[in-house]
Amino acid sequence: MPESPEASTACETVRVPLGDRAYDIVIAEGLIDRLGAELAPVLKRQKVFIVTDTKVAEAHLGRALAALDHAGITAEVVVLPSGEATKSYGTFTELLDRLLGLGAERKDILVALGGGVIGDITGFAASVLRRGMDFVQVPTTLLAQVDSSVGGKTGINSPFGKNLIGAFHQPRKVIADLTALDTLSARELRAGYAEVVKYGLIDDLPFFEWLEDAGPAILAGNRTAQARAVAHSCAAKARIVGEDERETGDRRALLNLGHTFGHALEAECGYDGTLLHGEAVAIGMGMALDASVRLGLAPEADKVRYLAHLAKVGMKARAADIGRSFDVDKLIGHMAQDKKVDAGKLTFILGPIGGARIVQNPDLAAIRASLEDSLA
Ligand SMILES: NC(=O)c1ccc[n+]([C@@H]2O[C@H](COP(=O)([O-])OP(=O)(O)OC[C@H]3O[C@@H](n4cnc5c(N)ncnc54)[C@H](O)[C@@H]3O)[C@@H](O)[C@H]2O)c1
Ligand SMILES: O=C(O)C(=O)C[C@@H](O)[C@H](O)[C@H](O)COP(=O)(O)O
Ligand SMILES: [Zn+2]
Repeated sequence: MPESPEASTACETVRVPLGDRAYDIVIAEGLIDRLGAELAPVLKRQKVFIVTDTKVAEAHLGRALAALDHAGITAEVVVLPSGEATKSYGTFTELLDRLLGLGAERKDILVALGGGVIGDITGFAASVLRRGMDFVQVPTTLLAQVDSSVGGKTGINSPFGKNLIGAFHQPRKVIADLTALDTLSARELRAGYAEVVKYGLIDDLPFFEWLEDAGPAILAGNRTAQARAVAHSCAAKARIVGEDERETGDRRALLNLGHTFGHALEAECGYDGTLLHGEAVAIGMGMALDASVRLGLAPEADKVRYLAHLAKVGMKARAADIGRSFDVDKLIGHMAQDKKVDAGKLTFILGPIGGARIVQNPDLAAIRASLEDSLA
């Protein structure tokens, strides 16, 4: 088991292999305090446009600005409201106008300083502003460091569903400062942890076994364990994105494990903060394992094992525990908007722990039963 939370970590670099759009993910403590030096290799001019949210601005904007000033880089800043509701049409158009009003030119660069919400909306803005600008991800949540900052999926939500308006637009660099995790709430840290577990469930049983042991340490702030979890997750995501950047093959959809269910729960909650994305994914992965058992694609023991791990790290495993009711037909209605739908047929990521695969058009009775079971 890793040492004390104070232990410092070396800098890790993971490369996302995308030909002439390849980029580095750098992972270390204190990178926000060296932001100018980290950004320098990808800047075309000594100016950046930082997009952040209210909570991140309070905790980390000061040190980011000090580091840029130290490096002689000027910064314009747009601060958006914190929370999932920010990934909306209204905030998106406001962001575009604010950036245009501040004079952002095509050769300027946007810096997304925040969690997945800021990363997704800023990346989408970068993809359309002046027909495409560069952007850099500076992820400040566990979820953003292990998942959303990597791979170039950007976008906003619609009342019809999650991330339904967006673009693939890769960042020029990802700068993950592990010290940012220290100011995250315990709830947000746990939500991000769900996406870490996802990599184990997809195709990495040894990683899941390690998490069964190290999960509590990661959530308790043990830096060595956090560093290993972030670097391992980024390496897994970089590999899959490198193989299937735009989810046109049979690889990237695996990263959607638990999301068909989870996104339906989030959409039904109206992005009001009742259910965080990672919390929805944790419950959705339980539903996927339950459906896999019903369809003969996974042993019951795997579902029991996953639920035991969620209990060990204090995460809710069932939709019934959220504190609000759901209508199964409405959830299935949301699933019909999922981006994996093909000719009207639903697609799910199913299978045993470490053996996920894409299953098109499974028996809907099993899916419905998994939803009903989780809601009972
Ligand atoms: N693009 C992708 O590949 C991808 C992958 C996974 C998730 N996502 C998206 O990411 C979003 C969820 O991201 P998230 O969980 O990071 O949510 P988030 O961006 O809303 O951040 C969570 C909360 O923590 C606060 N916060 C962020 N960093 C902080 C810090 N260091 N200290 C204190 N508070 C901090 C934020 O203000 C917010 O209130 C969802 O919209 C999801 O759809 C995208
Ligand atoms: O990067 C991917 O690919 C993922 O599926 C990662 C997911 O964790 C993430 O939530 C993603 O935004 C979901 O993608 P979507 O295409 O279903 O919106
Ligand atoms: Zn996700």
